[in-house]
Amino acid sequence: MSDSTPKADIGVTGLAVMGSNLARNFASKGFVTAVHNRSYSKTTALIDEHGGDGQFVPSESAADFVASLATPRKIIIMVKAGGPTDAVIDELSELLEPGDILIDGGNALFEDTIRREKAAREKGIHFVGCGISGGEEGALKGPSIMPGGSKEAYASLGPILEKISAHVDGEPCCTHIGTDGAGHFVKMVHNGIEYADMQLIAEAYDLLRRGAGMEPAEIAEVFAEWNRGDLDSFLIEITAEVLKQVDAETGKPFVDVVVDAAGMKGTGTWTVQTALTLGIPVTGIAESVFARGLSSSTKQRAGAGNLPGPSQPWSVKDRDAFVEDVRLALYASKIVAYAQGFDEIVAGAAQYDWEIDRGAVARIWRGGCIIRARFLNRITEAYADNPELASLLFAPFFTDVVSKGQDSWRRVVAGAAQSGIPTPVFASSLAYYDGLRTERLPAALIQGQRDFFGAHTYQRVDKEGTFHTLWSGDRSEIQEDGHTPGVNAPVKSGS
Ligand SMILES: NC(=O)C1=CN([C@@H]2O[C@H](COP(=O)(O)OP(=O)(O)OC[C@H]3O[C@@H](n4cnc5c(N)ncnc54)[C@H](OP(=O)(O)O)[C@@H]3O)[C@@H](O)[C@H]2O)C=CC1
Ligand SMILES: O=C(CO)[C@H](O)[C@H](O)COP(=O)(O)O
Repeated sequence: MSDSTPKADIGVTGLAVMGSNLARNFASKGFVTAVHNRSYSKTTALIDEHGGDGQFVPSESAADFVASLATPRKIIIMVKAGGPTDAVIDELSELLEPGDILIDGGNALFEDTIRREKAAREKGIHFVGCGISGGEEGALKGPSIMPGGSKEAYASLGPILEKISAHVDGEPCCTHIGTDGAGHFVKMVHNGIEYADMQLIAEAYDLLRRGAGMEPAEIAEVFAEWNRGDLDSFLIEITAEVLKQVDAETGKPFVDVVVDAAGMKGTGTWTVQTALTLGIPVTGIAESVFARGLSSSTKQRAGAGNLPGPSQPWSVKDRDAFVEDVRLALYASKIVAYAQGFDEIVAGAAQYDWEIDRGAVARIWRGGCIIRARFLNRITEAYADNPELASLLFAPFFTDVVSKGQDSWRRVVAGAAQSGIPTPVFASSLAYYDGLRTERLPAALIQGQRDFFGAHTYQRVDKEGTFHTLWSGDRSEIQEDGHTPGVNAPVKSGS
């Protein structure tokens, strides 16, 4: 770095797909951008190929990288989550000064972020766990950004992040989510919803293909058409593109030459594990994680031929009506996935003492991220109308969509079950909806069973208190004095 090189406004370390594109995004918006990577070859490649995008300050060593930044320094870490992130934090922490801001833009587990923020705070360093969504292209052209950390850190960092984020209706897709791990928590739930949405789209494709006998190219047209209506979203749009693709080598549809085993890096699993701990039923997200697991269960799937299916194949008589049924079932199930995801955010905020504005979260997911969709505007409106909304499904707009679509939803799920086409997220979402609208659930019987075998006690519908029946005695009822946890009480570790 020569003496005339200005100090950098922001630094990025970790220059794989996400980091290099984010760095280019910063530089192209006029920020002097310091860049660094463990292997220097990625840094030189970035400067060689894209040095013209703006003003970059490359460094080979972490010490030079830190020295190249204006104070208070702002550094975004874009490396593999887990151990690599800790290694980079440890190295940089030795070089930083109180007041500097260290931002982790990777897909970190929010509990790691809480731990890292606390450790950094003890050294006077601001640590911002920051969810970033949008993949490679979003990082370059404008992602959706979910920063946690202190308000103080956001005051100086926020304007820079807002400038490089996606914008919808002139508003940045970036807002301060809450303290310590809040940003990564919300990004985790975003990814859980992403899993459910992708699985729902895959189920819709399977129904159209195997139920209605349509070819991938025809289904691509259907998705392209759906993308012009209520289902307008990034994932529907790219699905049409993937289904249109023809394999150059074989001339077959691309989707037919790809192994049917879906991978995952862990954020969907974290969403479900966390939801289980918080006692929140994220059934659609959970089924989507399990569906990826089943697709990759090679040993079990090798026995596919041994398991007989239904005697009658599905015959769809009116293809257009069926396509419309699947569209409405997809829309309703998708709303359930979002409703469950937002319930998890509310529970997480209560558990970790974060003030998370659900309407603002929906607003910053409208652009840049993988789950961006037209209907997110409606979610923002729903929370603006009623900030205490107990479930998104109770917002009049969504109640209306789901109730208008429910006959289609039921036909699709029933038809799929009868014909042996697995639709775990369509079916579980419908079951969740029916569970929510059922005034009296069979859980009373479960309470009776629990009390029978374990004296776990129960409450009565007609009077206050906690009761136990003397099942192995004279079966009379006694009133207990002790406290009984609520059915949805968070599971405490070790209990
Ligand atoms: N890819 C995507 O679409 C998205 C990714 N993310 C998250 O962003 C982060 C970056 O993702 P991506 O760009 O795909 O890159 P990768 O997750 O593939 O990580 C590669 C980068 O990590 C660096 N790295 C690995 N181990 C270490 C270590 N021990 N010390 C220092 N650096 C290390 C590599 O350096 P080197 O070149 O020296 O090997 C390289 O720069 C990840 O946390 C990911 O989960 C978030 C949203 C979307
Ligand atoms: O964070 C992302 C988008 O927002 C990544 O694309 C996501 O990590 C992909 O997850 P997986 O590999 O588990 O499907």
